[in-house]
Amino acid sequence: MPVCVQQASKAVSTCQTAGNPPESWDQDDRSTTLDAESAESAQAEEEEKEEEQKDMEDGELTEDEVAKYLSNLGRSATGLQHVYLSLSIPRKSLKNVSILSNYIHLQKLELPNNKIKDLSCVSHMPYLIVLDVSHNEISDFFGFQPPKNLKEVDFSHNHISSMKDLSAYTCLRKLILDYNSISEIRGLEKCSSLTHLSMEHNKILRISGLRNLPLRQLYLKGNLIKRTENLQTLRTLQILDLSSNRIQSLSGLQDLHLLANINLESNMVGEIKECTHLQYLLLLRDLNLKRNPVQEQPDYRLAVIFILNHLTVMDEKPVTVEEKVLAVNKYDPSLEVVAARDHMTHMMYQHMQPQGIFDSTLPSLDTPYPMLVLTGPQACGKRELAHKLCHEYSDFFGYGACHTTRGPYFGEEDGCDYHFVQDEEFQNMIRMGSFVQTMQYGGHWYGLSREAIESVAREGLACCVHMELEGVFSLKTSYFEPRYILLIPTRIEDYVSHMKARGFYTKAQIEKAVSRIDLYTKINRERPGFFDSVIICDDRKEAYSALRQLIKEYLGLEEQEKEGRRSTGVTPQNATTDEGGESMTAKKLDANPTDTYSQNYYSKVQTRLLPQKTSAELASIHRRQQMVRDALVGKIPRAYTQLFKRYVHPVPSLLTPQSADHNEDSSSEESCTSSGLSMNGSAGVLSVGSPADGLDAGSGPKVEPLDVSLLGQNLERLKDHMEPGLSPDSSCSAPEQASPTVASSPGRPGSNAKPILPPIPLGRKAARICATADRAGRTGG
Ligand SMILES: Nc1ncnc2c1ncn2[C@@H]1O[C@H](COP(=O)(O)OP(=O)(O)OP(=O)(O)O)[C@@H](O)[C@H]1O
Repeated sequence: MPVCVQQASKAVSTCQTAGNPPESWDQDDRSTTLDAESAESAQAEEEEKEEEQKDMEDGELTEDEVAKYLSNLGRSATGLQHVYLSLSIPRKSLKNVSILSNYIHLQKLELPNNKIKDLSCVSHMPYLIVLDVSHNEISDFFGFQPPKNLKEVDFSHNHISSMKDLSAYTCLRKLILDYNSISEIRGLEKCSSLTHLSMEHNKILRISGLRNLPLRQLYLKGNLIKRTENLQTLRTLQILDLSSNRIQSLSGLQDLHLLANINLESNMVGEIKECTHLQYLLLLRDLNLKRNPVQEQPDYRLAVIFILNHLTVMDEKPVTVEEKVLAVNKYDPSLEVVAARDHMTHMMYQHMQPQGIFDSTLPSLDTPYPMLVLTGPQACGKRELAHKLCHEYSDFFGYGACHTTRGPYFGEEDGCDYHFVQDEEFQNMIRMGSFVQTMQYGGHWYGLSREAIESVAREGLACCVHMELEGVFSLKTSYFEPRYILLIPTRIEDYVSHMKARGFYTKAQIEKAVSRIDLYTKINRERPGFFDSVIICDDRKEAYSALRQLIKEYLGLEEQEKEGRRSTGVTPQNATTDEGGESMTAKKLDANPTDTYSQNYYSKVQTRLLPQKTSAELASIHRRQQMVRDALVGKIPRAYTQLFKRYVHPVPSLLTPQSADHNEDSSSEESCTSSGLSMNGSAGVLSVGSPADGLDAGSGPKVEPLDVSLLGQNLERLKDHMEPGLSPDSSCSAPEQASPTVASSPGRPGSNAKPILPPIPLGRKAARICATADRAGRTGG
């Protein structure tokens, strides 16, 4: 307030002195008035000068004052005297600090928030290390002789408009020049120790003059910078703040491999793809792109997190694990995720439709509908081989034609190779729940419809289809359990020239197909059993004969041929359609019931959904296993020994007449034994079958030891599969009832079981198979 009053009175007096005289004054009076006036103004000037002088004296640092603020008593650099090393005088409106020339031993000088313009006193401080003259009125950049050890300088909030050569300041580590009017960075070339440079809120138009500096932190916030240029030599840079500039592109940052923190808030970055310039900065953890146009891009955050997957903080918000997983699932989902999504989509749309039963492909409890899938990269010959196979083994296989939105190639027929449909129709079919699986390949949709499989199944044939790897993954999530045969080219040149020769493919398509060979081989290498068989398809003829051989093994036709040739001398071609051969095939198929697929779709899903066992449950399993072990060494009453007997009751026929034909085989026993393991809840006794069945320890050759290691597992599985109120024993004692079964041998890919297709359903072969069944019935079924 006093200052204001003083200023106001000063203004009034000035105004009065400088104002024009009133017009009414006459000429005579004028001379005397002027004399008086000049005397007054001289007096006023004198007063002003005195006031200024007083002000100067106020802003002048005196020895007494210095004495008050000195601190940090220590030894002088020469080590001979005790001296004060630090002086800190903030907010004193100091203007003249020339007295400090006498304080030559100062190592730290802090004079922030004063009115200092001249710093020449620093020239007399050769040992100065830290200088803070922020918030002053300095316009002369480093206007003093260089103290050779000067390490930290703060010139922020001054009036500096240009930089000068600082080559004498080789020790300078930290330089703060925020809030000045500097338009160009220069003079720092020789500052070989400079690790921290801050020039925020200046008028810098472009980044320059930083070449090869060992900077770790660079702050250039609030300038007029448009490009992230001339930074590539700052190899040690860790923190870069370029917020509040005009940057559009992030190109130029890609070589700064130590960057951990980039602040680009309030710039003009508009494209997500700009982040790809940062994707190889593996140490980058914190990126701020707030208030950039890029924020408006859909899924901006997820996309950036996907590109820069090492980020832990983005736009000042921590990046969560969930976000990282979401980002990967969105932009580069694994084959499993794609398959799961595909399956989910089709299941959902299917369930939204009125439910109809596809009777021919309906999965039974232990035998799925038989399917054969040929897979491999595009144009490896799988389609050709599938057609050939279905033609030669037309009594066993029918070709399942997929739907596609691509147009037919020359010579392709609608309904034969594919069902060619428009995109709209394909999408409609998806929404109608028509597909089992779909995939996009080369910009077109492909899909295997339920109806395509069912129409083959209605013919009494197994369905043979071809598809890419994604289709296989998807099909594996469905209740179908096909055999998968991988056809893989190994001579890449031949493969490429074959594709070129077909004349359908662009260079990019060929490259894509070739690149996918690795994907197939990788899956085959890393997931043993994922494919049931692998056939090299460099030579189509050889590939087909390998496939043919495999199929004959699958169908059991090999032995049939041998037998047939031995007894009747029929040719292999005839053998497949020969009635005797057919019955042989049926026999072969049923003679290995341990190969049936017990883990049907529902139990698979159930198993996946089962929670982890609690410690109580594990203890229970352990107890029961112990009981069994005790029984083995005879410690337990006789009732337990029944566990180790094979159950001989015939298994209910859920399959074809062929399987009924073999119910008396040991296979049925096995199936029932494993499925019949049960816990008698009331008695707390484990039992198999009923005593009424005449089972007794040691009675007859049918008593075989049970695989004890499987016991706990089977008990648990059975428990899970049992409906409440359903007696476990009833599964065996009432064969006509379709009870849940848990077969002992899964016979799935990767198991040691010889691969065999499930029984071909009734159809074209019905008459012959019925005849076989009749014969079996007559002989004792
Ligand atoms: N339903 C499906 N699911 C997944 N992939 C499929 C499906 N139907 C076809 N495919 C595969 O899509 C790829 C492209 O099919 P397309 O018929 O256009 O190729 P192509 O050049 O004729 O090669 P190919 O001789 O292997 O069929 C092929 O590898 C094909 O096997």
